[in-house]
Amino acid sequence: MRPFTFINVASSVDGKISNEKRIQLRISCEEDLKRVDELRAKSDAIMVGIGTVLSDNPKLTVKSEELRKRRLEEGRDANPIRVVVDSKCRIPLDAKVLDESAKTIVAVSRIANSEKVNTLRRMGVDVFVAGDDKVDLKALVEYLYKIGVRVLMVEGGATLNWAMLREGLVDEIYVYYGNMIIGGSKAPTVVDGMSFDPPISLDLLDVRKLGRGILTRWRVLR
Ligand SMILES: NC(=O)C1=CN([C@@H]2O[C@H](COP(=O)(O)OP(=O)(O)OC[C@H]3O[C@@H](n4cnc5c(N)ncnc54)[C@H](O)[C@@H]3O)[C@@H](O)[C@H]2O)C=CC1
Ligand SMILES: Nc1nc(O)c(N)c(N[C@@H]2O[C@H](COP(=O)(O)O)[C@@H](O)[C@H]2O)n1
Repeated sequence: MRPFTFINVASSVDGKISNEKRIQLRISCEEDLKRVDELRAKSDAIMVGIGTVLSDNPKLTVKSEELRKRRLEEGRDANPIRVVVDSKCRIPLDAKVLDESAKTIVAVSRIANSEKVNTLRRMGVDVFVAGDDKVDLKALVEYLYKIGVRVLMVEGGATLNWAMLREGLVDEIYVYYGNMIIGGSKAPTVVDGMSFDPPISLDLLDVRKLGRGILTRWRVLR
């Protein structure tokens, strides 16, 4: 068993999610950031790859105080669980995702440095080990389901999005197209990695103008 899983990503019109320097770019408009916050608040866990942690140093918390309060009233933690997919356990010990504002799970593979793993555990971080060199994503989502995660939001980046799709672990995808072109053949895209052959088919669930861009919602067909 695994959680209902969706990817949310902000893309330029040419499909890039950052530039070739892999710095955090503001692609979403205010309206879209509000929508993303609402999705976070509805989710039980938010997952990112270590590439995103190293580039963006995200906090992955619910920004609206009202939404955090509503979660508490529902008997949930104020913020969803944060999950970092990090085969070699490269996460900086001062990363914002390791702060006190939410529970964090760092998923590593068996090649991860055991001293670093123990340091994280001493800091109160739940370290989940699965996979020989790369994190075994199927085992990870099954573990998340076992600990009560029913709705999982994946917030990138390009490599994790690809790996989750390749493993057949994604139910829906939201792509927000911001009103910009980023360009650059080395810039990360919505999905990097190797091409899918045949391509993964999608069903369009919704499309609408949001701020100065377009929000699309897709169901992943198996
Ligand atoms: N515009 C947007 O919505 C977003 C943009 N970004 C951007 O994406 C870029 C980061 O993307 P990436 O470099 O692709 O990093 P990523 O965040 O996708 O992390 C990939 C890393 O995860 C690790 N990993 C462990 N097990 C894995 C497995 N089974 N499969 C795949 N990866 C596994 C590997 O070390 C791999 O290099 C940054 O430039 C960031 O700013 C990231 C999130 C959202
Ligand atoms: N929805 C969205 N729009 C953008 O323009 C973005 N750059 C991102 N990036 C994602 O949001 C994370 C930042 O989270 P915090 O604000 O620090 O909680 C970042 O790491 C990307 O996953 N998303």
